[in-house]
Amino acid sequence: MTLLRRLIRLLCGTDPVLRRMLKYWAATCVLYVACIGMLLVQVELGLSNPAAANGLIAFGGCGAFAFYLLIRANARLKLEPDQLAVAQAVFSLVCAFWAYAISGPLRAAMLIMAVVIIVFCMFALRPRQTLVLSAVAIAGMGATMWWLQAHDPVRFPPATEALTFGYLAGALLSTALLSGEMSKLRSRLKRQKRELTEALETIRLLATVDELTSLVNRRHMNEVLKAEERRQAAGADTCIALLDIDFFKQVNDQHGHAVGDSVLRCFAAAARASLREGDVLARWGGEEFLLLLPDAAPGDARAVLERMAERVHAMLVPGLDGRRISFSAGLATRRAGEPFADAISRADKALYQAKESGRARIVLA
Ligand SMILES: Nc1nc2c(ncn2[C@@H]2O[C@H](COP(=O)(O)OP(=O)(O)OP(=O)(O)O)[C@@H](O)[C@H]2O)c(=O)[nH]1
Repeated sequence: MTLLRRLIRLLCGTDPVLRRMLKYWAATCVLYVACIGMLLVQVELGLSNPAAANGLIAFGGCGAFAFYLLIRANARLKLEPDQLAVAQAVFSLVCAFWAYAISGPLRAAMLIMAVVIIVFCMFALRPRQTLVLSAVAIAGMGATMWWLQAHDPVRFPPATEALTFGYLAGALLSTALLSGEMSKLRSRLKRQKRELTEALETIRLLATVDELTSLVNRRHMNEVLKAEERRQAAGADTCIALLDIDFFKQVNDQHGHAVGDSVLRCFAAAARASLREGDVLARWGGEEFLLLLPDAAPGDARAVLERMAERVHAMLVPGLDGRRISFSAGLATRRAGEPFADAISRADKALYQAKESGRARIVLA
């Protein structure tokens, strides 16, 4: 890991939610830095009082640092992201009121900051919160203007302040309404994204998993086999087995289709419990299953099938009145470079022999 990456990890952590919150915080800081730069120019040009400007710069800097700490500590504090955003917005508004009071003839430009703060809120707040915050901005700026014209009517003529306030209130209200609309749009997009993710997950499940047995379905198994054909290392054995439940038609006829379905489910669970991690069992069709045993010698594969047969024989299926289930299997070792389709075809012939010679047995192709 490079030094820069380590530093970013140290400062921003690894949690994506935390990183997103810090990204907004950093965007606010860029704005603070730009404002501080312009405030220093104002002081340089004699348009603002240096002591008051320094006070505001220190207040803004400490506040920004405090918010960084607050966001980093939020894993323990568990504040909602919108609570933090409201606190940050209120703090920024106080800075804007202060900047207005000390910016002399440039003060009207500071009102833009109040509007920008409300625009920022559309990314983090609900419409109602944005409206309340706009009301706070109007009230706060109104109080600042009233205080200034009451204490220094020469520099802050009451009529000018009143008109400026009118313009600001109009701008803030319309921005708040637009931000509210944007917040609604954002919520709708978020909901649609969540629904889309869920729908994609359902489609992925439907495309890969057999609904009845929860095993891999035939379509997905074909993909697994293609991937296995590409992966297989030279010299490593791979076995493939076709399994077919014996007398399944009788089960359906004598106990009903629902019990037949239960047999398929129980068989799948029992068979899967006998497998290693890398083995794949798929429902190939009706009551037929295909088992892929990568890197397994025929002797090992036979042992797996025998263990599976014992488990299947031991299982008690509800509604089957104690009747035991067995299966027949055709087992084939895939030859080097042989397409799986050919190995499956040999396994199928071996399965036919297993059925012909009395069922409940494993025949090697
Ligand atoms: N309950 C249930 N039955 C199914 C399903 N899919 C296929 N079947 C039934 O499985 C039965 C398969 O019958 P056969 O192919 O004659 O096989 P079998 O009775 O097991 O005979 P052998 O394989 O020769 O031992 C048919 O009756 C199908 O209707 C399913 O999803 N649920």
